[in-house]
Amino acid sequence: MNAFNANRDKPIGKRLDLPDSEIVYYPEFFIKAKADAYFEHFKKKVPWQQDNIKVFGKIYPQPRLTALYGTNGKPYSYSNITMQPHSFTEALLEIKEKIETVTDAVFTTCLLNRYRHGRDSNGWHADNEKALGPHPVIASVTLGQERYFHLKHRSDKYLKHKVLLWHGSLLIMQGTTQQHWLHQVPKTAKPIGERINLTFRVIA
Ligand SMILES: O=C(O)CCC(=O)C(=O)O
Ligand SMILES: [Fe+2]
Repeated sequence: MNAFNANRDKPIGKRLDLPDSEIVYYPEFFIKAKADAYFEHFKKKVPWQQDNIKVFGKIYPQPRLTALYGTNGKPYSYSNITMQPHSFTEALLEIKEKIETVTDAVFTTCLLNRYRHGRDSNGWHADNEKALGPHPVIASVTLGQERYFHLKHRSDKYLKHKVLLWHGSLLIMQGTTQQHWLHQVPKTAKPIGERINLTFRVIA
């Protein structure tokens, strides 16, 4: 081995072996020191909000905090919520550019989620809004507390999978994943810390 190993900075990705999907997990996309610094930065600097969502006609506060950032000013709508973007920041741009070294997508938008404790969660859904196009590319960064990410196939109930998303990890979902699979971040009764998640998306 020499000090000029060309691959030394190339993150290692593992393709999940699930049918009808294209999902790659990079457990150590960011080194710990970098991930620690990003966590503190976003926790402090983001204007976190808590929107109301409508579930079966009833209104509830969303069980997590969120914020939207964009490079093109386009709003993002999901679950009866329309969010207007803040303008992209230096830190988000740095992360977006690093993710773009491992995918062909050029991201326009980042939806941030902050799970304050184990009672915060994200229920079963697919990121299949029309604005994301027919084959959405979603790149999801985890900072802080590791949490389980569950996947279940829409039509084959025996097909399910879970991944423990590590501090500093990246999960990319693309191809037909959103067409055939749902995902969630479930609640946990364990006393756990905070997690910040960044989901980069392409809104044309
Ligand atoms: O927090 C996560 O890992 C998932 C977030 C998510 O699925 C979303 O924002 O659409
Ligand atoms: Fe999602």
